[in-house]
Amino acid sequence: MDKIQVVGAIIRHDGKLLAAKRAHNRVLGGYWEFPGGKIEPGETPEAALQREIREEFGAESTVGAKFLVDGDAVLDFGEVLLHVYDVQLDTPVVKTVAHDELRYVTADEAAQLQWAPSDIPVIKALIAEGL
Ligand SMILES: Nc1nc2c([nH]c(=O)n2[C@H]2C[C@H](O)[C@@H](COP(=O)(O)OP(=O)(O)OP(=O)(O)O)O2)c(=O)[nH]1
Repeated sequence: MDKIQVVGAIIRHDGKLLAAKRAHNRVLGGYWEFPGGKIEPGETPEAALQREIREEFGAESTVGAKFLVDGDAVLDFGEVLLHVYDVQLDTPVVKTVAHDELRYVTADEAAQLQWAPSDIPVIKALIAEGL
Protein backbone atom coordinates (compact mmCIF):
# COMPACT_ATOMS: atom_id res chain seq x y z
CA MET A 1 0.00 0.00 0.00
CA ASP A 2 1.19 3.54 -0.72
CA LYS A 3 2.46 5.47 2.23
CA ILE A 4 0.19 8.22 3.55
CA GLN A 5 2.12 11.43 2.90
CA VAL A 6 1.51 13.92 5.70
CA VAL A 7 2.85 17.40 6.42
CA GLY A 8 3.23 18.91 9.87
CA ALA A 9 4.04 22.43 11.05
CA ILE A 10 6.77 23.39 13.51
CA ILE A 11 5.32 26.62 14.90
CA ARG A 12 7.42 28.33 17.56
CA HIS A 13 6.70 31.23 19.91
CA ASP A 14 9.06 32.52 22.66
CA GLY A 15 11.23 29.41 22.35
CA LYS A 16 8.26 27.07 22.71
CA LEU A 17 6.65 24.68 20.22
CA LEU A 18 2.96 24.59 19.35
CA ALA A 19 1.64 21.13 20.22
CA ALA A 20 -1.87 20.19 19.11
CA LYS A 21 -3.99 17.46 20.70
CA ARG A 22 -6.03 15.61 18.06
CA ALA A 23 -9.75 15.79 18.69
CA HIS A 24 -10.99 12.68 20.51
CA ASN A 25 -13.40 11.75 17.70
CA ARG A 26 -10.68 11.58 14.98
CA VAL A 27 -8.21 8.88 13.94
CA LEU A 28 -5.43 8.91 16.58
CA GLY A 29 -7.72 10.97 18.80
CA GLY A 30 -6.04 12.23 21.98
CA TYR A 31 -2.49 12.01 20.64
CA TRP A 32 -0.42 15.19 20.36
CA GLU A 33 0.77 16.16 16.90
CA PHE A 34 2.06 18.86 14.61
CA PRO A 35 -0.80 20.81 13.00
CA GLY A 36 -1.16 19.71 9.37
CA GLY A 37 -2.63 16.84 7.42
CA LYS A 38 -2.47 14.74 4.28
CA ILE A 39 -0.96 16.10 1.08
CA GLU A 40 -3.61 16.05 -1.65
CA PRO A 41 -2.80 14.84 -5.19
CA GLY A 42 -0.93 17.49 -7.18
CA GLU A 43 -0.27 19.63 -4.11
CA THR A 44 3.17 20.72 -2.92
CA PRO A 45 3.96 20.07 0.77
CA GLU A 46 4.09 23.84 1.33
CA ALA A 47 0.66 24.41 -0.23
CA ALA A 48 -0.76 21.51 1.78
CA LEU A 49 0.48 23.06 5.01
CA GLN A 50 -0.93 26.47 4.18
CA ARG A 51 -4.29 24.89 3.29
CA GLU A 52 -4.43 22.79 6.46
CA ILE A 53 -3.53 25.76 8.69
CA ARG A 54 -6.23 27.81 7.01
CA GLU A 55 -8.77 24.99 7.49
CA GLU A 56 -7.79 24.11 11.06
CA PHE A 57 -6.95 27.53 12.52
CA GLY A 58 -8.38 30.09 10.08
CA ALA A 59 -4.85 31.52 9.87
CA GLU A 60 -2.52 32.52 7.04
CA SER A 61 1.04 31.22 7.21
CA THR A 62 4.49 31.25 5.66
CA VAL A 63 6.26 27.92 5.21
CA GLY A 64 10.04 27.84 5.70
CA ALA A 65 12.69 25.14 5.78
CA LYS A 66 12.01 21.42 5.89
CA PHE A 67 13.24 19.74 9.08
CA LEU A 68 15.93 17.15 8.43
CA VAL A 69 14.21 14.35 10.32
CA ASP A 70 11.05 12.73 8.91
CA GLY A 71 8.53 10.70 10.88
CA ASP A 72 7.40 7.21 9.93
CA ALA A 73 5.07 4.68 11.55
CA VAL A 74 3.12 1.64 10.43
CA LEU A 75 -0.37 1.95 11.89
CA ASP A 76 -3.44 -0.24 11.53
CA PHE A 77 -4.84 2.00 8.77
CA GLY A 78 -1.58 2.34 6.79
CA GLU A 79 1.99 3.66 6.90
CA VAL A 80 2.30 7.35 7.67
CA LEU A 81 5.27 9.33 6.36
CA LEU A 82 5.44 12.69 8.13
CA HIS A 83 7.41 15.64 6.74
CA VAL A 84 7.67 18.69 8.99
CA TYR A 85 8.46 22.27 8.07
CA ASP A 86 9.12 25.50 9.95
CA VAL A 87 5.95 27.54 9.74
CA GLN A 88 5.26 31.12 10.77
CA LEU A 89 1.70 32.19 11.52
CA ASP A 90 1.04 35.51 9.77
CA THR A 91 -2.42 36.00 11.25
CA PRO A 92 -3.91 34.84 14.58
CA VAL A 93 -5.54 31.48 15.21
CA VAL A 94 -9.26 32.24 15.10
CA LYS A 95 -10.71 28.72 15.31
CA THR A 96 -9.71 25.16 16.19
CA VAL A 97 -11.72 22.56 14.29
CA ALA A 98 -9.43 19.53 14.45
CA HIS A 99 -7.95 19.70 17.95
CA ASP A 100 -9.18 19.51 21.54
CA GLU A 101 -6.27 21.61 22.81
CA LEU A 102 -3.41 23.78 21.58
CA ARG A 103 -0.44 24.37 23.85
CA TYR A 104 2.96 26.07 23.47
CA VAL A 105 5.43 23.73 25.20
CA THR A 106 9.05 23.79 26.30
CA ALA A 107 11.34 20.86 25.45
CA ASP A 108 10.73 19.36 28.91
CA GLU A 109 6.97 19.73 28.54
CA ALA A 110 7.05 18.25 25.02
CA ALA A 111 8.86 15.20 26.38
CA GLN A 112 5.92 14.53 28.73
CA LEU A 113 3.23 14.51 26.02
CA GLN A 114 1.96 11.40 24.23
CA TRP A 115 2.82 12.12 20.60
CA ALA A 116 1.40 10.26 17.60
CA PRO A 117 3.69 7.29 16.85
CA SER A 118 5.07 8.73 13.61
CA ASP A 119 5.97 12.00 15.36
CA ILE A 120 8.33 10.44 17.88
CA PRO A 121 11.60 10.59 15.87
CA VAL A 122 10.82 14.19 14.94
CA ILE A 123 9.95 15.35 18.44
CA LYS A 124 13.02 13.60 19.86
CA ALA A 125 15.26 15.47 17.41
CA LEU A 126 13.55 18.78 18.23
CA ILE A 127 13.91 18.18 21.97
CA ALA A 128 17.59 17.29 21.50
CA GLU A 129 18.04 20.68 19.81
CA GLY A 130 16.17 22.39 22.69
CA LEU A 131 13.22 22.92 20.29
N1 LIG B 1 -1.70 16.47 11.05
C1 LIG B 1 -0.94 15.49 11.49
N2 LIG B 1 -1.28 14.21 11.19
C2 LIG B 1 -0.48 13.25 11.68
C3 LIG B 1 0.66 13.53 12.46
N3 LIG B 1 1.25 12.35 12.79
C4 LIG B 1 0.50 11.36 12.25
O1 LIG B 1 0.68 10.16 12.32
N4 LIG B 1 -0.56 11.91 11.57
C5 LIG B 1 -1.55 11.12 10.84
C6 LIG B 1 -2.95 11.23 11.33
C7 LIG B 1 -3.76 11.03 10.07
O2 LIG B 1 -3.87 9.65 9.81
C8 LIG B 1 -2.89 11.65 9.00
C9 LIG B 1 -3.22 13.11 8.75
O3 LIG B 1 -4.48 13.26 8.34
P1 LIG B 1 -5.51 14.22 9.07
O4 LIG B 1 -6.71 13.43 9.39
O5 LIG B 1 -4.88 14.97 10.20
O6 LIG B 1 -5.70 15.32 8.04
P2 LIG B 1 -6.61 15.49 6.78
O7 LIG B 1 -7.48 16.67 7.13
O8 LIG B 1 -5.72 15.62 5.60
O9 LIG B 1 -7.44 14.14 6.67
P3 LIG B 1 -8.97 13.80 6.50
O10 LIG B 1 -9.49 13.76 7.92
O11 LIG B 1 -9.57 14.87 5.67
O12 LIG B 1 -8.94 12.44 5.87
O13 LIG B 1 -1.56 11.56 9.50
C10 LIG B 1 0.99 14.87 12.76
O14 LIG B 1 1.95 15.20 13.46
N5 LIG B 1 0.16 15.81 12.25
